[in-house]
Amino acid sequence: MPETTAAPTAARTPAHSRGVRPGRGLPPFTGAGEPAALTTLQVLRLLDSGPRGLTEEQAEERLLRYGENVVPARRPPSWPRRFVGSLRDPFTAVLLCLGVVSAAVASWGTACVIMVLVVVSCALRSGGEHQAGRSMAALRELVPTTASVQRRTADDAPPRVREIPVDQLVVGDVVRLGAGDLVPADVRLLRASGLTVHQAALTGESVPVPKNALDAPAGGGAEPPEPPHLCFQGSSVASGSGTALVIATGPDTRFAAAYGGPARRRGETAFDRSVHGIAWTLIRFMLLTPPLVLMANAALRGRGLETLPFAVAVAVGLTPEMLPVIVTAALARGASALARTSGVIVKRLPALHDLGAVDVLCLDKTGTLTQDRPVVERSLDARGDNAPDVLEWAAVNSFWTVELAELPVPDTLDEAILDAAGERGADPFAYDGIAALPFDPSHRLATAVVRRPGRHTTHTLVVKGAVEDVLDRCGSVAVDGADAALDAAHRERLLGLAAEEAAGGLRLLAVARAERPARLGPYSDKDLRGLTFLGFVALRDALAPTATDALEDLARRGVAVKILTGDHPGTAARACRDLGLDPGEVLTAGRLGDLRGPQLAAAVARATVVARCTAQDKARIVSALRAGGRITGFLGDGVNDLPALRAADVGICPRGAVTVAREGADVVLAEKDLTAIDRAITAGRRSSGTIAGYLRITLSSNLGNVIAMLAAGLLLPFLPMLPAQVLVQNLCFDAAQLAFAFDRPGPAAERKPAVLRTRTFLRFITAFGLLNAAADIATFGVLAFASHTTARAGDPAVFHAGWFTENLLTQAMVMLLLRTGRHAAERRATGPVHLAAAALAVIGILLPLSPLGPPLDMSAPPALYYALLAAVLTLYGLALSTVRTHHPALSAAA
Ligand SMILES: Nc1ncnc2c1ncn2[C@@H]1O[C@H](COP(=O)(O)OP(=O)(O)OP(=O)(O)O)[C@@H](O)[C@H]1O
Repeated sequence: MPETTAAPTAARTPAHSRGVRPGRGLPPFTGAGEPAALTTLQVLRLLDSGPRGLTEEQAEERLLRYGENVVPARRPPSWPRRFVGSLRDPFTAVLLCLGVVSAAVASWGTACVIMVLVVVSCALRSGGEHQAGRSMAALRELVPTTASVQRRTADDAPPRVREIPVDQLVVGDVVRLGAGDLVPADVRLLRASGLTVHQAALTGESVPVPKNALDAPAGGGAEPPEPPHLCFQGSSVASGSGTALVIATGPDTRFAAAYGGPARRRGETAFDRSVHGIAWTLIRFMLLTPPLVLMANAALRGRGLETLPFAVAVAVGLTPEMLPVIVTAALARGASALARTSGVIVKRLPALHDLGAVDVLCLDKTGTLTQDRPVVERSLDARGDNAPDVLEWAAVNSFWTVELAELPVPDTLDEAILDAAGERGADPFAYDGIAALPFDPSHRLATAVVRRPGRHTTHTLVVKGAVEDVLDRCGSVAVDGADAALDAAHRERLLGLAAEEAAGGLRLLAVARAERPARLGPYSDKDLRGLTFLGFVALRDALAPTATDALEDLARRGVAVKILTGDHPGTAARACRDLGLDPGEVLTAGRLGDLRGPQLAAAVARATVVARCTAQDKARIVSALRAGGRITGFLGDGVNDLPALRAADVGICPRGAVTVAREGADVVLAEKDLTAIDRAITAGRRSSGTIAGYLRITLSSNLGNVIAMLAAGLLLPFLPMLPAQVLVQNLCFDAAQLAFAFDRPGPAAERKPAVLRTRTFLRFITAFGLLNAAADIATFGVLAFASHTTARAGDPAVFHAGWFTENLLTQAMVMLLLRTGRHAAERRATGPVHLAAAALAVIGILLPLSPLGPPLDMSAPPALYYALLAAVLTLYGLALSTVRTHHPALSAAA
């Protein structure tokens, strides 16, 4: 990759024709527009800036005039808009349709009650979302994003580089970009050194694109879609560094134009598959119900369209209207509690559900499982003997690759090498730095070009990097002060020596060198051929203190762990063993070749460690695991982890991760505490358990009621429940079920990944729905018998009242008995659910007897009915408990 510097050249006529936006003063550069064709000097002049950047005063004045560098992230909608927006929920939409159908057939009572249901659920939902949105925004602010800006305190003061929040950047600012940074605005490069950027968010391109400074971009003709001298907000620096001029901020960036908000597109996640999958299956049932009820009543009872309100009420009876409210409330409560108690920030609400569902977690090694504070242990020559000069050459490389970078931030390996060489008195200043090819994770090499004292006609290329990659570029090897040809046998011996060192847990860098005639032009990867291998630098990186505990916790929770690392397979395997994991057969990404999808997932499923992964390999493996049906989390902290963080169901990073990883992750862990993963997964499982508990209870009792209503509708000469009764009963259920938003499921929900699989789930609700219907039908018998003994035999009002009471009592029982866990001890209800169930039971008994009874066409059943009902309910309770405890396949839906 060439090192490029744009020097101002003669000005050309500005081709900028979109004009200066009135009132803003500065041109609304969108990067993709004509200003791309201006020379660097013209752009600097146009933006009233200079290569040394703005003064603080200028920047402040621009910030006040033009506003913050924030993409207009779809301003928080007003209350009415939010309310109308919640009508888009599919259940609410179906309810609305049913309400319209009822109104069309002049069934005003049904239509009114449906409207009450819609309004109540929309109000609760929009209120809940508003609350959740606010707490999410507050949580996201705890993970700020900054940019390195070069500013001056006064006109004549020297420029200083400092970190400022990204939203404080203004057009005309000069920023520094380094590996792992987000491009904070649309920028034009002034200088670049080995710069490559990921711009997948904008172009979908998965590999990093090289960028360089061009002083006079090709004018005329069509501008290339991706001008190499422009970087756009939303992209991230994969390698190298650069200095750039901000040409567009906030709403004027290309990113804002493309998306109008910082929304990130990702494929279907575990949350979409489970909760949405179940919701859509139900909606299909709901839509099928009215025609089926109408047809059955017409065929068996000769009833016509007059049964439509009843058919509609039956469909409404199936709806879990409170689902969106419970989902939002359960996740938002879980996320806030997690931030409060463990410092873990969940940036996307459904990610908490996905965390609970994760059954395989991929981790990178360096910086996640290790401390990323390497210390040089020794340096060796090609024979494996101590060789201080190898460390000195490595230090020359580290010093000049850092020194010649636009943003001189040494990585931890470079820091360790410089510290160790410094202690031994090495002086990299003895050489003159000519050029540098900074570390590039896809080539796994860093190169410094230096001139040795007194040798003006020769340039020395000093290369350090991963052993295999350096050896691939070597033609000879230094042995006892002389160069010998590097044949295959020699290469194998060197790889063996490296493997021995790595097996001791050391990180290894190979060092090589080449002499070339001095030249003026830039250097690139093509120049790295025929190098002379010098030796290795071996470094020790201690394990993170909490890593062993964290891995144990994950195993206990039924989460498989895979380590995907760019490091040597031996080093990774040793780290794995030291952490108490059996590495099994260690794979290298190279051996996986071009495998994709299920074949790749199958290959990876057997391995615990995949070494020598590039960023793309990590993402490929994560995607393959997901395609193979695993719910996959990825935990990483480096620039080479970004694609995998985005590819996973849930991307997690520690607080100290590079900026792009923090931006790309869904969950940010507290500083250096990996055991927080366990707490985060537990919180996710609790929230999912709450949602599953709600769905399980609501749907099995709703289904039971619907089956019973259909049966009774066909058996009885009158409607078993009037539409208004069905809907009042629904309102009571909904109100009671709100208690689930405050529920905490039992420990069983925390033991294994919480996945709602549609098939298992439907099996569960069918089984318990049938049980519920059986209790209902037994109640019909009991009612018929009890009323037979009185003068009011065959009175529909008595039947309605008796059934209403039974329905609410069985619902209350289900709330207590079907929460979570197969064992009685785990089913103890917490406060809110307990109270709600009790309230439901009281209403069920008293409402038909109260003054509200007659208007709802209910009148008190005889005392005998209550005694018989108690027997039916006891049997029902026993049956519920027995099936729940002894049928493991049913409890798998938990
Ligand atoms: N600054 C550097 N200069 C030269 N080579 C480096 C440098 N940093 C890393 N390498 C080499 O490149 C390899 C891959 O590095 P990369 O950053 O992709 O992964 P890693 O840090 O080893 O592991 P992980 O993926 O677990 O974070 C390293 O193992 C090392 O051999």
